[in-house]
Amino acid sequence: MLRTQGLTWRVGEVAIVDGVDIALAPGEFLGVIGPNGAGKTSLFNLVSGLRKPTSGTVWLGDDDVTALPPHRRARRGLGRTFQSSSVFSSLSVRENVRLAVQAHQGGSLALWRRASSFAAVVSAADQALDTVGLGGRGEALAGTLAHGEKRKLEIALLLAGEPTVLLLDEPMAGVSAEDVPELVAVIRGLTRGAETTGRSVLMVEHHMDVILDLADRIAVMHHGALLACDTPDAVMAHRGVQEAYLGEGL
Ligand SMILES: Nc1ncnc2c1ncn2[C@@H]1O[C@H](COP(=O)(O)OP(=O)(O)OP(=O)(O)O)[C@@H](O)[C@H]1O
Repeated sequence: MLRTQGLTWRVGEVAIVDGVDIALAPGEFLGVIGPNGAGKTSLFNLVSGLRKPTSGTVWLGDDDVTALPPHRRARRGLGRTFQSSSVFSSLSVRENVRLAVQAHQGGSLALWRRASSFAAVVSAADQALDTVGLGGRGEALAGTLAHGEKRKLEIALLLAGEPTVLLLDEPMAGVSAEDVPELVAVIRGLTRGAETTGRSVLMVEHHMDVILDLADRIAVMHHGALLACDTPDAVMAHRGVQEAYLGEGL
């Protein structure tokens, strides 16, 4: 579904991402962990197309997408969570998602002239809001949402693009401890019914308990390279992983 082969990004002499091979199967949830500065965000930037690798390849299905910019990868089903800055804080939650659906479905204003198209946009937006548990918050101004709700809105905006591979970069960042379980449940729901949706998730997250709870497999990065990529149990028992985290705690 998504595969990287020898993915490398150098800045000067330093390999920030160093020959990373990962493969994500349909419906799979792959967590990415690693100590601070290990190269996780840089790997995401290469996969989403925000940065061009020095060498190596990114495959989406059978297609080599290494040369494609982010929006063209998105059109092929690779979606990354929007940063909060792309949320219109003075618009309602529902309007934000409708705009994202409209952008995905064609963007042309002519779309709005046809009542059936309008209904389709509204319905897709409402479905995305329901999926992330914001169905009852559609009328709230996006700028007034709490952190946990903002993260949910970012996921709804991502879903508006109908991705098959979802890249989630630290979705728990800034979320208060009591809101974490609800957000975890929303994220778990993203691959539910993956046999029909085919959705897969690649997620960077610092909260180890969250990763252990959600991931089918965990990729561990260290100094830009892949140290291990295995089931949560195997990764926790991996001596190299324990050593990489010495002083930080797993
Ligand atoms: N544009 C850049 N130019 C030079 N060095 C960079 C650049 N971007 C990142 N780095 C360096 O690459 C290393 C990896 O950074 P990256 O943000 O990918 O790590 P990370 O694993 O996501 O870290 P964290 O867990 O702290 O978010 C760091 O040492 C960082 O300083």
